[in-house]
Amino acid sequence: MRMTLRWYGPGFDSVTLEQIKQIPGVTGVITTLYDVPAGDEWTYDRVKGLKDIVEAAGLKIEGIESINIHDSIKIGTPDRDKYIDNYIKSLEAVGKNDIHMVCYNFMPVFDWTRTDLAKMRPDGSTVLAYDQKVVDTIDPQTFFNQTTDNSNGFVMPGWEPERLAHVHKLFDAYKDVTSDKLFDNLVYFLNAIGPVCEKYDIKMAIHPDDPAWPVFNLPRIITGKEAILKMLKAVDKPYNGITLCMGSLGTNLNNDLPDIIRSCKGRVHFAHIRNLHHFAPGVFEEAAHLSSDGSFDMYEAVKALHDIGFDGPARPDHGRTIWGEKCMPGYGLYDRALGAMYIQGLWEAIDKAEKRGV
Ligand SMILES: O=C(O)[C@@H](O)[C@@H](O)[C@H](O)[C@H](O)CO
Ligand SMILES: [Fe+2]
Repeated sequence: MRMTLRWYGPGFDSVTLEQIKQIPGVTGVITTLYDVPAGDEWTYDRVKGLKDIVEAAGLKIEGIESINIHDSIKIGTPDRDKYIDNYIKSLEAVGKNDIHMVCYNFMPVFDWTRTDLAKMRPDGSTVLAYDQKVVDTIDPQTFFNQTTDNSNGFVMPGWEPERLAHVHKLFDAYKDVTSDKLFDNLVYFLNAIGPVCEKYDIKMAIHPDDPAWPVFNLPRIITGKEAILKMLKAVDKPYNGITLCMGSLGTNLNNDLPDIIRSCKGRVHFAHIRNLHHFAPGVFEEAAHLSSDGSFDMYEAVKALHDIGFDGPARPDHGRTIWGEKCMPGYGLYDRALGAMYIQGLWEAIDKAEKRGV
């Protein structure tokens, strides 16, 4: 496991590379060209420019999160091949820069969905939270406006205003897209990018749907063990893997995280490590990474990653907003730094116990 932090790039993040560099054990970042709209081609020079900035701070780009997928590819419209060609060129730009992991998601319209971006906890920290009852009573456009209005002035990942300005039109474009069709479109995409992934040894790490069930009646296909194994089998090549996102899969308490990790041995290319506190099915808030602060047994999940020999990049996923920090919801420095230390502590203990045969 290589410990990283997500960094949104110059001008988009309240956290600096110099701060990230001071977190013990964090050797790299996961980043992106945040200003390139989904569907546009990434160039070698733009990626190189970003890489130079990261390396000048003494860090390494351990992977890209995300190169977002244009809706035409997900919907399967006739112009999808043009966007797939652009995606291939983007992968080429990444591969030629010696970057070998790309995280992406295949969720229609919205990326992750939360109903509160700053829910106050008893200790005064604020966290992202979800309540299915709220989603059930709100229309998607209002929902979108609320989410973007409450993000402290930051553009939230996957919530780009240009694309989401016309949520109704997007919903309309997806009206005939069943989950089977969405799945077929994913397989089509994965097969098409296979040669470039193999040429540059790029590992594709699909991010699970968050939450792990359909929202606003949009299909969701990466929701649990069965769905993930079906996807891995449909394109049964090492480049086709997953981002093991504990917080996303863990939205559904029927998902057994250690079991999913073990059954994806060899295909976990990236790990998002975080904890949720569940109140009832479909009602949860994000918690500190420590097991006792939420509902997950973080030791068991990290142990499963260790047991499968996971050697890819990992990052603490969303953190709480604490100590008065002004930051993008979920992406402050302080709580993610605490998370990085805790996860590395678990890893060190598991690793040493195993070596000593304990
Ligand atoms: O919840 C988050 O902040 C991330 O885990 C996702 O936005 C993730 O980056 C995307 O789904 C991957 O494309
Ligand atoms: Fe995640």
